[in-house]
Amino acid sequence: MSASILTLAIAFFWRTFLSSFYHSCRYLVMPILLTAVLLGLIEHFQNQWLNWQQTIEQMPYWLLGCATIIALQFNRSRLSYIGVLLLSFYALSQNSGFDPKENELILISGGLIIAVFSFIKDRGLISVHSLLRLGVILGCFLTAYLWILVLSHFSQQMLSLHQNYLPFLSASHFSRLPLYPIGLILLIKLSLQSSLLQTSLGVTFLLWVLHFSAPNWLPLAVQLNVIALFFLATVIIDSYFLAYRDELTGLPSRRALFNLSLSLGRKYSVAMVDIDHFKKFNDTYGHDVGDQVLKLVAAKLAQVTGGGKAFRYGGEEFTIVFPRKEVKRVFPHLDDVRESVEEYEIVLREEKRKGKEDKQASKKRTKKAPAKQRTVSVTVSIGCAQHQADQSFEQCMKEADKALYKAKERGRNQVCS
Ligand SMILES: Nc1nc2c(ncn2[C@@H]2O[C@H](COP(=O)(O)OP(=O)(O)OP(=O)(O)O)[C@@H](O)[C@H]2O)c(=O)[nH]1
Repeated sequence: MSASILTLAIAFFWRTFLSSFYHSCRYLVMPILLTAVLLGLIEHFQNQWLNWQQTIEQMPYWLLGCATIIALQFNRSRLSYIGVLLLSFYALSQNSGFDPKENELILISGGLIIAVFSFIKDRGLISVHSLLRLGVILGCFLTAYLWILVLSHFSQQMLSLHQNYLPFLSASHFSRLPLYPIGLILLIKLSLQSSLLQTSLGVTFLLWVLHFSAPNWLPLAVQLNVIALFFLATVIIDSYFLAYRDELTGLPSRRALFNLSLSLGRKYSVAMVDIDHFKKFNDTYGHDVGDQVLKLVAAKLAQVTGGGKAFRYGGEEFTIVFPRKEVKRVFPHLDDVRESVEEYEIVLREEKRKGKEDKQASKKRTKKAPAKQRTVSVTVSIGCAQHQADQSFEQCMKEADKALYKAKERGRNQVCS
């Protein structure tokens, strides 16, 4: 009893905390750490690269220009807008200096634009939404302008507010006050919804503020080059995931499977996995619950041991490839994964939807639980085959498919070869 409570507690901890921690590590902490290391290295080797100063000063035009165009091609219009704004700022600051008051206006409006852009969606450039985005940019400038105006009109009141409540802020930087809540909101947004795109907006915000707060730290050109590289990496990695990952389950897609098949040697085994009676499941609980179940089954399959790699083949079918393994060696691993799916009690997030299936059959699937927290479970049938000499990958998959039908005919919830 206590062991099963402990197992449940560990599973809950793993699912809720560790998996979101892993997600944030991948999309938030790691990219930020890599950027910090890159900046640290650049600063450390400053003496070496100073010889190429002229080239470095020209690079933002090329790098940011390329990042802006490529981001647009891949429908990452927010990065394009920010790229254009940064390029304009760079061109202006290279050719003419800004006075301190203009600096404050640019700093605050820039920070505001980056923050607002992290809350809106990417849309095509030539659409009605572009007008909205231009309106957002103008609105941010106007808000920053009004803030500076209010500060200068009520300078006495602001001074006493500053002295009484915010003495840690230097008097000349008091106008930067709005950047604190903006930064905090961005940070919360980033940790709740981490994605590479959000992280690149966060890094841009940070470097933007750093440029104004510590102007002697690193030249603007270097910071813009780092931002441009971040934008490029975001667009390339995001497109890779779009092409090779299944959106619903997060598993590698069929395209990734056939890509892997090109690098497999002569010895490997392939397993085809199919959720049993999934059509009935969909009819009973609805397509949305079906999607939830697909995700959870995919998560279980991704944990397959024995060096197997899981893919979503399509619909409710999955493929697991075991490079360099004979079928008799993969059998126990497949049976373990089948068992883990069978034992997994899936908590439904929504109210059960009555469908075509009769009450008897739904009773069979739904275990006793409080009305609002029903748990269901599904089973999977698995067919596996070992690659034979002179056989193509597709032929090997067909053999695994035949084994899968054998498993279905024999009563489902089993592994056959
Ligand atoms: N919710 C959801 N359902 C899907 C998805 N892709 C395919 N399906 C459903 O999966 C079901 C597949 O049903 P069938 O191929 O008839 O087989 P089955 O009901 O699983 O029965 P057996 O394979 O014989 O055990 C269909 O009802 C599809 O609509 C998806 O992405 N989400």
